Amino acid sequence: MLSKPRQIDEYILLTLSGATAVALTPFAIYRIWTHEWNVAILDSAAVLLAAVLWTHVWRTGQTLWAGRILASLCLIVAIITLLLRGAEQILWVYPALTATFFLIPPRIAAVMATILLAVATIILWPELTQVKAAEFLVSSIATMMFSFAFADRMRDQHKRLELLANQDALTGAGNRHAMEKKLLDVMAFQRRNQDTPASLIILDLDRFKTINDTHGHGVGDAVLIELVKTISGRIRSTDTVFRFGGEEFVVIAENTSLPDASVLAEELCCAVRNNPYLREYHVTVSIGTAQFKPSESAFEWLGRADKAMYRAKESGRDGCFTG
Ligand SMILES: Nc1nc2c(ncn2[C@@H]2O[C@H](COP(=O)(O)OP(=O)(O)OP(=O)(O)O)[C@@H](O)[C@H]2O)c(=O)[nH]1
Repeated sequence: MLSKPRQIDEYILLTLSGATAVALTPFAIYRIWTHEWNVAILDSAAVLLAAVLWTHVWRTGQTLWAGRILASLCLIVAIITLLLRGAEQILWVYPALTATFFLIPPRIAAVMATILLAVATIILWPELTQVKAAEFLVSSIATMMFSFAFADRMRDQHKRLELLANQDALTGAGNRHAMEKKLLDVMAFQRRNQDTPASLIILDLDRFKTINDTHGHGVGDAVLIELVKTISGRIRSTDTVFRFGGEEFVVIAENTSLPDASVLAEELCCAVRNNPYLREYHVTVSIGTAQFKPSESAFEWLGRADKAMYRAKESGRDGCFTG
């Protein structure tokens, strides 16, 4: 069932580090061939570092430091190239500027890009005519502004989309997609740190159909919203609540053993039963809990908690069982 998709940051980093390595390799070889050792060493070091970053991101999915290092590499290589070869290398400034905005937060990129532009202008000033210098400045500032606007919008929209894609629209709990991602993260962590337990709590509303049928779907929806508020108010900040299905919710409790999860489950049962709004509609929940075993899949872990929850239903509802 579950496999983790690559994040947009990973795609950007893989593309830019891959493109840097591939684009600079022929130049590095050419400079070695023509015995231009300064530039050859610079290009080869840049190719090597870009390849190391590409491999790191591909294997770990970690992008924070890789992005910062690649952005710095682009700017430093552009400046050193201008210092070594002068105005004939001016075109490298543009991809370096653009890449920076997609690798680090656009506001920090704007500061770094402005520094690059200032240093480049100082280096190139003696070589360029006034008109050429003006052309260089205007075109690179336009490149910076387009890159800033595009990268800033892209990040903003990505955040909004991520929220929409991961949140249940009615209750504000995480949705099933978010739950699957979280489960994969928690399971990967648990397999590396087997001394730290993690538990799942599945809660299913009892006889919810009757509430809908008796009081209408509006009340049913309000009950679901109040239920999530009640759960969220009781769990720790490291625990997360997800809507698993129509009236079924899952709490992933990190750093929580089965006995602790059982206590939490009892408290949730009690909190729902005693919530003033939910009490009006006689709302109760049946709960199943299960602690993660490193040998099992997410499907099996969920299955054990689900079976425990069904045992709670069979024994009269408004209760908690462990799987
Ligand atoms: N108002 C509302 N109802 C929903 C929503 N999603 C699912 N439901 C209802 O939840 C009810 C679930 O009914 P059942 O699966 O029979 O479960 P139940 O009535 O809770 O019975 P038990 O689980 O056996 O205690 C159905 O009537 C669904 O229409 C929702 O988003 N809003």
